[in-house]
Amino acid sequence: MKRYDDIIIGFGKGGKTLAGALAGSGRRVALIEQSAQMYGGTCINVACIPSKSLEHSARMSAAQGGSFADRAARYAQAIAKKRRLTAALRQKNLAKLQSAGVEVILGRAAFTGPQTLSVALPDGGIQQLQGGHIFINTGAQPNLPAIPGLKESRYTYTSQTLMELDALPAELVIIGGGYIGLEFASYYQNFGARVTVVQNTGDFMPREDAEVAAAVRQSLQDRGVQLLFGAQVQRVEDGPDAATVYLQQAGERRALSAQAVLVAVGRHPNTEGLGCERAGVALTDRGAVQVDEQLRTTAPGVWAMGDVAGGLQFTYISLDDSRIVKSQLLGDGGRTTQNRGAVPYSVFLDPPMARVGLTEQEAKDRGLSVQVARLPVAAIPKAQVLDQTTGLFKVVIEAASGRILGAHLFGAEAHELINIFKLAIDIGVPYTVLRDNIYTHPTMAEGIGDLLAAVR
Ligand SMILES: Cc1cc2nc3c(=O)[nH]c(=O)nc-3n(C[C@H](O)[C@H](O)[C@H](O)COP(=O)(O)OP(=O)(O)OC[C@H]3O[C@@H](n4cnc5c(N)ncnc54)[C@H](O)[C@@H]3O)c2cc1C
Ligand SMILES: NC(=O)c1ccc[n+]([C@@H]2O[C@H](COP(=O)([O-])OP(=O)(O)OC[C@H]3O[C@@H](n4cnc5c(N)ncnc54)[C@H](O)[C@@H]3O)[C@@H](O)[C@H]2O)c1
Repeated sequence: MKRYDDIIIGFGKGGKTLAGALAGSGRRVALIEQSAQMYGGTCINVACIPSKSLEHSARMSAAQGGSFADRAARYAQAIAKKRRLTAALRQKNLAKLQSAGVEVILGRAAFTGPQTLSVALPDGGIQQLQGGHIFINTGAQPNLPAIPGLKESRYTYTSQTLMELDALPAELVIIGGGYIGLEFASYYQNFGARVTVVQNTGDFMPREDAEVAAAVRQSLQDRGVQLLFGAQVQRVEDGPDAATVYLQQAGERRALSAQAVLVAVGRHPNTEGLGCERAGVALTDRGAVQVDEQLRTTAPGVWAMGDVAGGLQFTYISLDDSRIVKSQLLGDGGRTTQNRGAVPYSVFLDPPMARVGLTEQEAKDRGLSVQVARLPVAAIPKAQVLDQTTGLFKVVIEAASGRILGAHLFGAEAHELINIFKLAIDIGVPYTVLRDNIYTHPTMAEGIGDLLAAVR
């Protein structure tokens, strides 16, 4: 039995960051990762970074235009570029941890008791480990709905496997209109595929501000993405060159041909086979590790971070989770999930949509009296310079205090600008501080001044 001060299961964002910090403080640390292709975790290998590399390549390709063959050639180059990028990052991530003194063990871990783990090694061997502290950072994986023929179809992809497809599909059907569904719709439409998104519920982006969601919807449709709502996929059937996706919408039957069918209906925490019950680590009814606001599990000395802990599935949440745990082990223990402030997010469409805080409706539902400002992106000089005039910026303000309650940005650089609003919300400054700030010119950021000058 090998003994460590700290053992991390999974090479995710939270795990690798915490591992480096703990090893740097002189502790004996092991990190267990089940796949050498996943050193560095989901984000850099199969999620955020490769998808945003494709997002960029797709926009460049759309600007160049040309025949389907031209576009398909550029798509294959984009996939090759993405592979080079992820391989380099994987290597860099491994080297960084090893040089920090973390022992990286390749194998699949499972609890055997409260502080003990077995690791199934690639050569078939088993290694037994004991840890003073154990941190679960095993991530999540895609849901696969029980649609007849879907699992068996050779045209079915997840976000991970689609990003390994070298041939640009002429027709792409996406099941699920959430983050992944809409982002991939935007990328593949730009690459030159004909994209249809099939969403089972009736609303488009139901959690977003209604005006901004309407602008996003219009933009996607103007770009040629077909959006089907209240549509139930009934079955998928393979043909020689394409699948047929049969669906029902408003009592009508439809059949869509697709060289690729992307399943993007959510992701569930990786707890299967982890043996949590043997360690006294309770799971929620959705299969996530149950944690408190300090990310402690129900077993003493065991924490969970990132997607597996059942919260928002973002890389920066996993990173922040590691800060919460680190503050207990190496700091004053003051950071919790309750005091990390507003959580912004971005959907990498073309242009992007980003949001932090409350929508106008959510604020009203809480009985708050609000002021609102709107600015069409076309009114910002830099948007004209960039030829990216699509979009709408909107902000929601508490009338009594002048504090910003929420920002909803759809337009060029929205994913960068939203971070300014996150800071303003957390600090609690009145909106006039951002309104009267000096911004460099010409930038999209100066649009914030114009937006806030329009508060009514
Ligand atoms: C297509 C896509 C795009 C995304 N884009 C963004 C984005 O732009 N921005 C953003 O913030 N988020 C994005 N996300 C979400 C983000 O990728 C995740 O929230 C984040 O990667 C989760 O990290 P984590 O720390 O929880 O663990 P992960 O990075 O998922 O790491 C878990 C690791 O544990 C390993 N593991 C699992 N079980 C075991 C075991 N038993 N033993 C040993 N190892 C094990 C896995 O192999 C994996 O490497 C995206 C997700 C997807 C799918
Ligand atoms: N930019 C980013 O930060 C980013 C990008 C991609 C993914 N992510 C993360 O990955 C997670 C997973 O993304 P996702 O898009 O898979 O999940 P999601 O929860 O965002 O969306 C899933 C969608 O699929 C729909 N759906 C469910 N079952 C369906 C069915 N049978 N037929 C049709 N539609 C169905 C749901 O109603 C929902 O709209 C997100 O929650 C997000 O945290 C983040």
